[in-house]
Amino acid sequence: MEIFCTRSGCSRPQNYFADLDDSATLKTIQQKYCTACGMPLILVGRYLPLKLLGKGGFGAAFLARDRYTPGMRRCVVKQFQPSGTLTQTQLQIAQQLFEREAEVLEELGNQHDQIPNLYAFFELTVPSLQPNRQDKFFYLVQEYIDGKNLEEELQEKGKFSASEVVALLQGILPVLQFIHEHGSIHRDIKPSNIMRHRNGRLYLLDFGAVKQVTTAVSIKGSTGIYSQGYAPPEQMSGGNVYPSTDLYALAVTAVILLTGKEPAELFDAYNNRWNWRTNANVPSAIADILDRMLLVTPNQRFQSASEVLSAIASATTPPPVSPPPPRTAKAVPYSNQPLSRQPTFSTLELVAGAGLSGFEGGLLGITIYELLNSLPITLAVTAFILGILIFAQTRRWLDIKDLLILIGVTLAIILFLPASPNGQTISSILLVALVTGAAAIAFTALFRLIYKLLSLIF
Ligand SMILES: Nc1ncnc2c1ncn2[C@@H]1O[C@H](COP(=O)(O)OP(=O)(O)OP(=O)(O)O)[C@@H](O)[C@H]1O
Repeated sequence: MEIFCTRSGCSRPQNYFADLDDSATLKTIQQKYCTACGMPLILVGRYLPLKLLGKGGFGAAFLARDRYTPGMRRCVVKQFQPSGTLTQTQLQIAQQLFEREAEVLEELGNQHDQIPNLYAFFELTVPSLQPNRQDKFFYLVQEYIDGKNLEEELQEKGKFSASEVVALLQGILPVLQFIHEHGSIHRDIKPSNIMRHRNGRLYLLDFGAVKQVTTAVSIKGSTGIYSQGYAPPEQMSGGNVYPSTDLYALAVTAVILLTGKEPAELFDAYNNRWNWRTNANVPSAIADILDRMLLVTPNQRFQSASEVLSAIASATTPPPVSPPPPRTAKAVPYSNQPLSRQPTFSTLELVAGAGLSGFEGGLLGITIYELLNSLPITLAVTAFILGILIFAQTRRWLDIKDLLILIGVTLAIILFLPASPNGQTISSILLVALVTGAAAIAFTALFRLIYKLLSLIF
């Protein structure tokens, strides 16, 4: 098994121990020492640093394993390694900040699932590389986030889209809101301090620069307490910091991810403002929100993370679709035709109705004429009965079946009548009835045609 030496000046930090490949030995062994510098490698007898993750402002971060957990849990060991150029006072303050990170992680990490948990915080005193001296090291062990930070994502996949950045803001702003509500300001928001776990969850890292809103300590410059380009003017000048200080840095992070450029390339120092819009394709409502977060004067920015979240929600919610008008007869124009209660008839029904009515009219006419022997009375009575028949059909009181019954009844009457005084035979009666029926069909068809032509014209 390979163990990484955490002494910053070690000439050969990688150490290989074959006996540690055996899990029983790994669990029981007391300690192992760096073959190059003699540094104890198993930190507090428990944590085994495996590789260097990176070096930051105050120290280095190592991927490690916790041998006191059944699955040899992975964790991150951060070691306090301030630069050698710090004055004694700066060194003291830097150390306080490292301790502060541990406190914040302990307080906030265990309460929020987007902040790594704190597992341990301890110091080690070991023999120095220089004779007769001791070196003091501070360690902080925290939850390992298995993923990539956004700086790495930017390098690998290039610029972020507007929707990816909106998702990032929506993922990180609630964490900022939480931190601010707990009286702290992160003060070091930047792409490398935001990690995306393999499962997609975003984490906020590196609470070394966190400052309580009420304290007036101001540290700047060589301690690397802020990241150049991401920190707003009030932080750069060592003044008080506010929730909007973090919002500014988050907006810088957003425009860096959107444009793939460095902060110095996007900040227009002559006009003292950010000039990034031409380098990214972002809906203006979202760009306006970022620009407001990027204002130089803190009180002109959004004052809280939740304010930004609400602004994003309004900018990304599509306008409400107006509800359909109430379904009144007036508002539902299914047809241009005026609403009618009249039943509609198919052409077949019309033709059959007309033909049978005409046929019935002919039979009636003959029957009445045979009975009364008066043409005017026959015409009047027949027209009257026919009118009733036609009206009854338009109302659907009578249908084709009823007409056939009527015709049968009329024919029966004719057959039972005494011999025709006018000498009509049954065949001539039927012939007349057929002619009147055909005439009725022709008349109806003509009427329909005229009606259609008139509707087309008007
Ligand atoms: N909890 C963690 N899980 C996984 N990786 C981490 C974790 N904390 C830090 N890292 C990674 O370790 C590396 C070093 O982190 P560190 O915080 O020490 O420095 P930095 O963020 O790169 O620099 P600075 O301290 O200047 O902000 C970074 O690549 C970071 O992504």
